[in-house]
Amino acid sequence: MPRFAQLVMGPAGSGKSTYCATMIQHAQAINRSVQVVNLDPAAEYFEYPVMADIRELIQVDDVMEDDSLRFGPNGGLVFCMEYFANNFDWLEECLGHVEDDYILFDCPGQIELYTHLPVMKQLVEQLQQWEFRVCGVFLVDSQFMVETFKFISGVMAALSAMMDLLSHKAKKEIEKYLDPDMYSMMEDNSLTLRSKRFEKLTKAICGLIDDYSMVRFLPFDRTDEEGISIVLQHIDFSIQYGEDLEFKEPKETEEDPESSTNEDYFQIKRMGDSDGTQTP
Ligand SMILES: Nc1nc2c(ncn2[C@@H]2O[C@H](COP(=O)(O)OP(=O)(O)OP(=O)(O)O)[C@@H](O)[C@H]2O)c(=O)[nH]1
Ligand SMILES: [Mg+2]
Repeated sequence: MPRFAQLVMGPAGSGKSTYCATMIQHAQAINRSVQVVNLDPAAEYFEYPVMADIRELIQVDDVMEDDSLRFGPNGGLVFCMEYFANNFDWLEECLGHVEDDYILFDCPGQIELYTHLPVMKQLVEQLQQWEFRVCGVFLVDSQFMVETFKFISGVMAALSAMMDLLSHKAKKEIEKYLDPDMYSMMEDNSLTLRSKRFEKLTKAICGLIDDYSMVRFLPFDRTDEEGISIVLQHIDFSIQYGEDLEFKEPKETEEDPESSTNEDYFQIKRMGDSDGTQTP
């Protein structure tokens, strides 16, 4: 049976830990089992219970205090993540192997980890070897979703946005960016492009994004339960979570068949549950 993972990424302060905490609450509310692993060795505080915490393996503060290494915060983080990549057996031990695991990995924000170092790629490959289907969830602050140029910089690496601080007008504005037509956006902004070279570069980036449908955005408002559910559905779909679920035969209730609810008829049974018990 496959296992499922979301790698929750995004710039520092974009809301990764808040997203994980929100998803955990949502999962509890819908009776689904979801766990979180903290992979940020510099994390100080988060509001969710963890099934594993990289700080038990290595901490940025300890690395920075080491007189022989003499790293600052960023060098320290790189050192920690490389140490982690050499010690994946620690993670394997923490994760154990529960069938149908669904785990959120709260990742560090430093972009260098994704652009310059192999560690995150190695992590994905390792998870795949452990039978995980992995989805990357990249968070971008919603403020990046209300202006074309900021959007273009955010679009390089983004999937979700926080929305609750936006005005009604700004929320409307976001809709334009959820399914963007990059070429017409460029036209809206052509007057503000003073430099020809900048215009050419921006057009080339827009063309790349548009022609290859490279990024898909979903709004994420932690105060909107329905919106959270939609985000989870998209992610589940991308990693085919639930494809092994099958419907049970309608359950006949002796007392009063008329009063049965849909839930009685559509109890979800996981493949391989030979005893037929209902699983969350
Ligand atoms: N209003 C609002 N605030 C948010 C939201 N998401 C995060 N925040 C706030 O933004 C700040 C940073 O959020 P975190 O969840 O710690 O962000 P992070 O990406 O985990 O940050 P680092 O781990 O430091 O990179 C916190 O003060 C959160 O309360 C959101 O959807 N709405
Ligand atoms: Mg965090």
